[in-house]
Amino acid sequence: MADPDSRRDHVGLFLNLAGERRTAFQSECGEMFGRLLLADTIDTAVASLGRQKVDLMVVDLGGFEGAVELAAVGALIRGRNGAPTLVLCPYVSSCWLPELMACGPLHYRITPILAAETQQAVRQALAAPLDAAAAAQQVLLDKEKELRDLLTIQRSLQRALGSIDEIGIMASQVCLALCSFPGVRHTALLHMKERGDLQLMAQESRNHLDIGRLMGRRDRLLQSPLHEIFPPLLAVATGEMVLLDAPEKAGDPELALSLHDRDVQMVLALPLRNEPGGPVQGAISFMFDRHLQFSREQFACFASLAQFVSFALGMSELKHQNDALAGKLTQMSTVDALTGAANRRKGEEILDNEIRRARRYGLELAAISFDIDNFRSVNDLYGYPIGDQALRVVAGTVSARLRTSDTLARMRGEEFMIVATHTGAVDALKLAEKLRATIADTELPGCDTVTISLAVAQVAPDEGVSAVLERLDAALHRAKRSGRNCVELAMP
Ligand SMILES: Nc1nc2c(ncn2[C@@H]2O[C@H](COP(=O)(O)OP(=O)(O)OP(=O)(O)O)[C@@H](O)[C@H]2O)c(=O)[nH]1
Repeated sequence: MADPDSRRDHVGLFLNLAGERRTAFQSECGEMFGRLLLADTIDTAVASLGRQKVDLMVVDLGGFEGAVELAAVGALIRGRNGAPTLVLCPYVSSCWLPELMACGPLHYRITPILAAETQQAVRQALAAPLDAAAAAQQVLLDKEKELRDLLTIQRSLQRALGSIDEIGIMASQVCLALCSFPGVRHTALLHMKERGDLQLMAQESRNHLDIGRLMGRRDRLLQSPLHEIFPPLLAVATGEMVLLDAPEKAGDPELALSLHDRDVQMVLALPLRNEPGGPVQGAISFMFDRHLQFSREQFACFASLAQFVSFALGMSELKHQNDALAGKLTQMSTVDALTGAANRRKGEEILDNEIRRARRYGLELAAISFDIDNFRSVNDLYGYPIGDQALRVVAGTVSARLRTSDTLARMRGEEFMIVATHTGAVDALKLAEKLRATIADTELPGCDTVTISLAVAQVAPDEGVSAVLERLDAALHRAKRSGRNCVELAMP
């Protein structure tokens, strides 16, 4: 093939809104064309393409922004009249590339780039225009390879989904799976926790790079000074894909140095969303040890990986929420909502378990029943809310004086039961007396003090729950009949 530089008959078309960019391109690459047309608007470019055959259209996207302009540039590429196209795309707008590629084959370079690199890109585009047949063949080859890569990664991701029980492990396995993509030296998963706290969930490194150290933190990452330039943070902030194909293009020499030190030549970051258009829930990032020119299919492949990861993350979160909910439900079905003591069902279950344990190991076990005296008058005099409050204070006061191995259960209304493990009749009587005296001295908010009547039973080795409760009931009645505010021993 002839040296493209010698083919001075080439017609070139360069589009950019800024006069100085057009002048710069003219001086950098003007020599490479027989004739170079400069367009300052998309309409001018369309008109030029209509008037003559163009051998290379160079669209410099610097200064273009917004969905309307993206659509207009897309239309230009779609209707370019056969002109091979080179897109110069600022790295902060790299998310435009997949969309523009959908409008037709194109070469691209991420900017800013040096003059020499622009010249090389123009030379390459002129020498190898993406002719339709060759491009189709290449696409087929690329597709086959990408599909193989994608399938490998998806299989690893499926394995990661198997460990969904623990979100941290799942995230590490996702990063491990993504690291198997050719040329990838580092992958990271960033996840948005409550109140916009972006955290580094997991990373997999083949180059000893720790992006937590690089950013100086692992949580509240959007507060990092790098949040507007470091691709994964930028992807979360903008909700768009970010492709940084040379670390120095981000404009932070220190960051560029750290990445080059770890042999990172290119970073690709994709936002994670539960649903299209939904809020950004994090990002995944890939760091490559080489410059790669991605095809439209490769961009699509990365986007579907991001969707897969979002799904895994969503499932994992759901599982976490379900576990929390299940925990709450269990608690609700075992705890009395008013006083926080165990409910009757739980109280009887614990008494049953403790009876079996005491029987098996020959341990002492006592049960104490108590009931607030004349509680009806508290409600009648002060109202139900004050009565509720009194119940809470009595339960809290008693509970605070028990050992952690003891259980307080609310059996009904103003009647409670204590299961006191490793306790014989004598100690149970002492405990009951201490509780009686304490409650009699306890101030209650909004009403007079109350007293309690108590019944104490030492559990016999051959006794069951209902027998113990019956004995306690009878003894409690005796206590009430003997004038209340006293302790009665339940006879075996
Ligand atoms: N505020 C409030 N009161 C309750 C609750 N559960 C039961 N009660 C009340 O507790 C009172 C129990 O009354 P009684 O069974 O006659 O017993 P008492 O007035 O305490 O009399 P003695 O037990 O014989 O000393 C009733 O007024 C019930 O309405 C509750 O959850 N909150």
